[in-house]
Order: sequence, then structure tokens, then C-alpha cells
Amino acid sequence: MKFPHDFLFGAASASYQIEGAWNEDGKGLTNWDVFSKIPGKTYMGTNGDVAIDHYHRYKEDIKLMAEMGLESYRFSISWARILPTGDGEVNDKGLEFYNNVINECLKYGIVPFITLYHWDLPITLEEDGGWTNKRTAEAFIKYAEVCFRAFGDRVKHWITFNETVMFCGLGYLKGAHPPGIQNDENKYFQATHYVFYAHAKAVEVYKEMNHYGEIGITHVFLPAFSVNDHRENVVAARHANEYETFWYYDPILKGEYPSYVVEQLEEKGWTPSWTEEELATLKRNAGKNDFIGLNYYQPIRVEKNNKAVSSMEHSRETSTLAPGNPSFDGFYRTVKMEDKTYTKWGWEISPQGFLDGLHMLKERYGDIKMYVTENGLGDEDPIIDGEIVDVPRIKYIEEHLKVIKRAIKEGIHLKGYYAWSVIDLLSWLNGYKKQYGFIYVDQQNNLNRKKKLSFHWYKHIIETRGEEL
Ligand SMILES: C[C@@]1(C(=O)O)OC[C@H]2O[C@@H](O)[C@H](O)[C@@H](O)[C@H]2O1
Repeated sequence: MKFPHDFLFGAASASYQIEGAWNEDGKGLTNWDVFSKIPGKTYMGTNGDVAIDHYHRYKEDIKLMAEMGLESYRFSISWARILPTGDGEVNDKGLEFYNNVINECLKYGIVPFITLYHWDLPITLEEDGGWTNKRTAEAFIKYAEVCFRAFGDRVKHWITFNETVMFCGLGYLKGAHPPGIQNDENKYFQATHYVFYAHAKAVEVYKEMNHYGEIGITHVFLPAFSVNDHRENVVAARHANEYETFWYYDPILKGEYPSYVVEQLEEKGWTPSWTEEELATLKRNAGKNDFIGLNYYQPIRVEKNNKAVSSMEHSRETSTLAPGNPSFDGFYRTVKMEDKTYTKWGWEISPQGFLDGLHMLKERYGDIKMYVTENGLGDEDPIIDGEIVDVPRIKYIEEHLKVIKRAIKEGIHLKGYYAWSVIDLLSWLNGYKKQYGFIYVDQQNNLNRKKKLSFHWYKHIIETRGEEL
């Protein structure tokens, strides 16, 4: 059986991780331009000043995507290219660049799927409190409207935010992302709320424009499962799902926060300073979401944490989602299990965990349309006789596509798959060591591009619409 005719086979990237040209053509400074240059913050001091120079080589890259037969390309817009000071004047050169990228995609019949925010925030807003300041939410709504007006005639698929839990969690709890704050639960929850508020307002603005496209948000999908059937561990898994999944999906799809978490925030004094108008905005717009994007890499296996946890000291290493760490509130800890398989970065490889998680989402949220907006294997790809033989990545994606096909058969409303990543790119915390792409970029040789084995495999899967999977 083939994948449905309207299922999109895609691949993804993000502006800071591929573009470079960090200070060209009127682009403003971002939080990552500054944070990545603080000694010790990134792996081997890597940063996105050049990245893989996609800003100058986008035509070559999109031509390669077309050769792969890619049906859709998910990429993000750098806010600071459009509004260099975050909420001031529009930069026409920024509009020009993304118009060129969109038009290049359409030239090959590749459907552009745009993420408005993939972590690179104009520094003026970061320095004014970032997502803990409502000004940033208001600025995002202005930025989104500028993009809808400039590109909305050709772009019909919009994601507002990528992985809120990552830029808020790593920004205010673990300190591994800007603004580099550790253990500030009040700021963390406040920031997530203003992001959800900004999302709801952007949905409202988009729908009022009658562009007849679709809009949603992308979250990390990290379904939690108990390590065994002991009651305290089952409770721990429920706690993890409430904080890591329902806190993110409920305000979007239900228009209200999960009561389990709200009650505990009140007890702990972590309740965001939200207003009735903001809460009403979430409620009013929940039903207008067209889809939810899932970035699935792994499930988590959890058990109750019974060790006292003082204020935790975090590092880049404890921030890469490998198992073995306690949750921010100390309630549970993730566990590496003997009978599971893991990537070199300690992420469990579990297509079954994805399928089980999808059914959990359907049970809670009904028949909402979903896209897999990221899935892929971070690896150090073997090079044999000059060829990049990334067989592990082929096997990883193959197994997840098989499960996606099965999920569709089981009634899960999945409409597309975007491999992370279309091309090797800069990882925020792993530099260029952790590769994800179908296309290799030679960091030692003029950033030359080269098709990997997986490029040819994915081309075949797309051509045959995955019939053999
Ligand atoms: C932490 C990490 C990684 O480097 O492995 O997870 C997978 C992937 O998720 C994406 O949303 C990030 O933009 C991209 O950089 C990657 O980030």
C-alpha cells in the first residue's frame, strides 16, 4: 500500500542553523548571534556566522532538493531579517531573500512550509526580557502579519513556533540556550504562556486575512512511559506527560491549561501573571488551529525520583535530552533501559513509542490534523571510499515511516513527514558533529555539498510513495 496521494514527503531546516550571513543585507542581531559567542556556550565555539552559507547558496540547495524529488520544504524565517529591531521598521532586503527562496521552491513544485520562529530572537527583544515580556508577544504578532502579507499569496502552510519547550526550557531552566538562565520556574512558565498567547493572536490574525491556507504550531513530542507497572512510576509518567505534553498542547487545542499543572503551579507560586483577556484569547482561537506539528525523536522512560534534588547545576551535556536526569521539579527521572536501543547521543530509537504516543494524542485531542515536522537520526556518518554511507539514518527513517503508515491505517490524521534535516547543518549544542542531513556539507572543503546514500534512498521512497514500506 502506498502513502495517501495527499501525504507530503518533506524535509526541514532552520534559519540560524543554515543561513550564515549573520550581519548582511540589513539583518539585525539575534540572541543566538550574541549567545553563541560567549565562551563555553556552544560545542567547540561553533556559531551561525557562516553556518552552511545557505543565504548565498540557496539556489544550489533547493535544486538538490528538487533532484531528491522533495515534495515540501520546511524552513524558518529569521525574524531579524524582516524586522531588524524586532518591532520597528521592515527590512526590504529581508523580504527579498525569503521571496527568492519561496519562488525557487515553487519553480520546482516544492511546497514551502514556513516556521516563523525557530529560536533566533532579535536581540533588542531578548535584552528587554525576551518571552517573559509581553512586548515580545506583541512584536511577534506584528512580525507574523508582515510575513503573512508578504508571502501569504504563495505560502499556504504556516508554523508559528518550533519547540517552545526547548527555547523556554533551555532558556530559563537549564541555561543552555539564551538568555542562559538556570532554574527560574516563574520565568519559564511565564515565557511559555506569552508564546501560547502570541500563537493564538497570530492564528486569529491569519484567519481574518482569508488566505485559505493552514496554520498551526510545532512541539517536541516526547511521550512518557513508566519503566514498569509500579504505581509510583505510573504516576511519574502521568506527571511527565502533563508537564511535557499537555501543558503545550492543551492551551493550543483546548484553549485552556491542564488543571493538573495549574493546581501545582498555584501551590508552588509559579503561576504566570496571565490576564483574563489573554486566557480568553487562547480559548477563542483554539478551534481555529488547522494542525499540530510533532517533532518526534524519542519517548522517555520515567520512574519516580526519590532522591532529594537541590537547585540543579546544568551543563550543555545535561541539556541534550539524554536519559538519566531528574525533571526540573525533581518529581521524576528519565531512565536508560537495558532492552532499548539508543543513538550515539543517548536518544532511544522507538518507532513503537511514537505509535503509542500518537494514540495518546488522538484520545486527548480527537481528530486534529498532524504533521511530523521533524524526525531523523543525529549521527556521525561513516565515509567509505569518499561516499557518505549513512545506512543507520536510512534504517531509522524507514522504521518511523512504516509506523506512520500503520498509524494512518489505524485512523491517525497524519498528513506529512518532514525529515530533520534536509542538509547537514549547525546543531545548537553539537556544532557540526551531529549530522542529520540527506546532503553532506564538507566543512573542511568550501562547504561543498554531496548527496549521501540516504538522499538516493529517500528519492526512491518519494517516487514510489513508500509502497514497499
Ligand atoms: C537538539 C537537537 C539536536 O541537535 O539533536 O534535536 C534535534 C533537532 O531539533 C530541532 O528542532 C533543532 O532545531 C535542531 O537543531 C536539532 O536539535
